[in-house]
Amino acid sequence: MKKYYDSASVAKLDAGLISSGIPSAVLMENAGGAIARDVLELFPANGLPRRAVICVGAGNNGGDGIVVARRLALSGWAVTILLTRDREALKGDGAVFARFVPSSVRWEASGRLSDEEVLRAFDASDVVLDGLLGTGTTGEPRGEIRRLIGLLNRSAAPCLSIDLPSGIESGGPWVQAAFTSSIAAYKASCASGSRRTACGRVKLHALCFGEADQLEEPALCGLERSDVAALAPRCPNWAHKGTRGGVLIFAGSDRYRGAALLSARGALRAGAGLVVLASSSSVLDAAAASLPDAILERLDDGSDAASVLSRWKDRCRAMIVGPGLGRDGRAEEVAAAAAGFDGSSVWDGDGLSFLPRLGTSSGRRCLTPHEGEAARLLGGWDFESAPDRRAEGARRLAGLFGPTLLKGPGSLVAGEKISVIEAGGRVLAVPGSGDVLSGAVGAMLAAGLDCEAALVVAGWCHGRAGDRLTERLGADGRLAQEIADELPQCLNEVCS
Ligand SMILES: NC(=O)C1=CN([C@@H]2O[C@H](COP(=O)(O)OP(=O)(O)OC[C@H]3O[C@@H](n4cnc5c(N)ncnc54)[C@H](O)[C@@H]3O)[C@@H](O)[C@H]2O)[C@@H](O)CC1
Ligand SMILES: Nc1ncnc2c1ncn2[C@@H]1O[C@H](COP(=O)(O)OP(=O)(O)O)[C@@H](O)[C@H]1O
Ligand SMILES: [K+]
Repeated sequence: MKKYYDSASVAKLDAGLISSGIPSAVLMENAGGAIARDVLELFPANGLPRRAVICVGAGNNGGDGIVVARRLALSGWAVTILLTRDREALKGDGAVFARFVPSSVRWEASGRLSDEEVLRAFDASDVVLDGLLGTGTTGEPRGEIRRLIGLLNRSAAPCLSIDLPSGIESGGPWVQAAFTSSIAAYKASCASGSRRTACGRVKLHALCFGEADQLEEPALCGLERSDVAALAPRCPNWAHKGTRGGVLIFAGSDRYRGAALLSARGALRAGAGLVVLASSSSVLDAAAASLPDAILERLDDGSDAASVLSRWKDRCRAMIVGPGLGRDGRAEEVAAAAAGFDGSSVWDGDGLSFLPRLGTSSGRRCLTPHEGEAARLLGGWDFESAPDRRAEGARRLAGLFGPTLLKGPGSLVAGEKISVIEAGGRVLAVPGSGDVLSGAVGAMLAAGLDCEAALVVAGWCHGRAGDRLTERLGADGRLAQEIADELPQCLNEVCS
């Protein structure tokens, strides 16, 4: 379990360490030393001259930057410290460490430089360090700090953020970093959504010695392979298809044919023992050739849904409602009939739009919205305005409709607990990827998992499928069906 903490807890930890007798300058030297080692490792000199600009704000985050400046300069780097205030205005430990910076380091006040001059300095660097704002951020970035965040994001030079990308603790703007060297704890603001991708590659460093033990409850927990393995279904060797469990899928329409096929493929690849796909004739025509493993049921009319349901409800433990279903009268009738199913169900895509009208479910129900769908279900929701908005939105949806997997980078699963799916990346951002996920959730429900566990296991395997594809074939241009076809290996990693 990877633990994410909010800034207040980390600031409290810092304060606790200092009051127990560890001088704050020691903490800053440790933090700056670890970050400097990251820079030296990421950008080995190999006999080349190396250059860094270090942006330094008014707080201790900037103080860490001053320590890094000294260490890089002593390692032969050409370093410029770009201050958002005059050097005389430096306070605290940062002011102390400023006295020990070698004379080779150039000091500049950013306010005296034009945008073009700052950009030129950034672009001439191997790396720009972001020591503008840390855990002491209050409100949206202001003044020089706001300007430098904008310029950092325009520069072609890679950015390494000290502790966290500046501005990320606020409603923005925030730095888009290539690397983040996180101090003492992973920050909850970096766990999920667009803020997660703004951190780039994150490395965690202890401040002194095992201080993380002194942190209180994490704000969020990240699911790693062993956490998922503890929940994953085990399929005995004597299993028959009935043991694996059946999935009934209401999906697809004349306009959206692929969604139903991808959902069914996801369910089959995630180990369902029986897949019944109920869809419009045009989808079934395509399915007959490409999905020989599924049973096909005609769903041209909304009234077909009730008869399909009564035919298959005893053999299907789980149901998927929504991928590509449309939102017309036919889809509404299907959703109304599906609401009477007393097994487990996952609602996705178009199916989600009917949930507010359906009332409480007779069975166990979960949902897999992306932010757009989630915002509609919540009657409008801004996911960006504060770091905890995604978690709060996911919790609310879980309270209103059932356990929820809120999609996006660092997908969140909210049920009894709230957790972050650590696996996955932009390779998953392809059409039909969510349909595959719905199929995998259906298969996990069919295998007998409860809703929250099914979302966790399917969500992790879907993300892991993306990671495996990225490692082997790259992160762009993959197809949703490839994600589905990678699922068996991912399940193997957690089920064996
Ligand atoms: N002893 C400690 O507390 C340690 C802190 N460390 C570093 O110090 C950071 C926290 O330091 P601070 O508490 O000084 O906080 P910051 O470094 O985030 O700076 C806060 C200061 O920035 C200004 N500011 C805040 N919000 C702003 C906004 N929206 N726009 C413009 N200016 C703003 C204010 O002057 C405020 O005093 C951590 O993130 C970490 O990098 C590390 O050096 C380890 C030890
Ligand atoms: N940048 C990203 N990083 C990680 N995962 C992503 C990213 N973009 C999308 N995803 C994942 O890809 C899937 C997309 O689902 P969705 O938006 O429903 O697509 P579709 O409707 O085409 O099936 C989700 O599982 C989501 O979490
Ligand atoms: K920072």
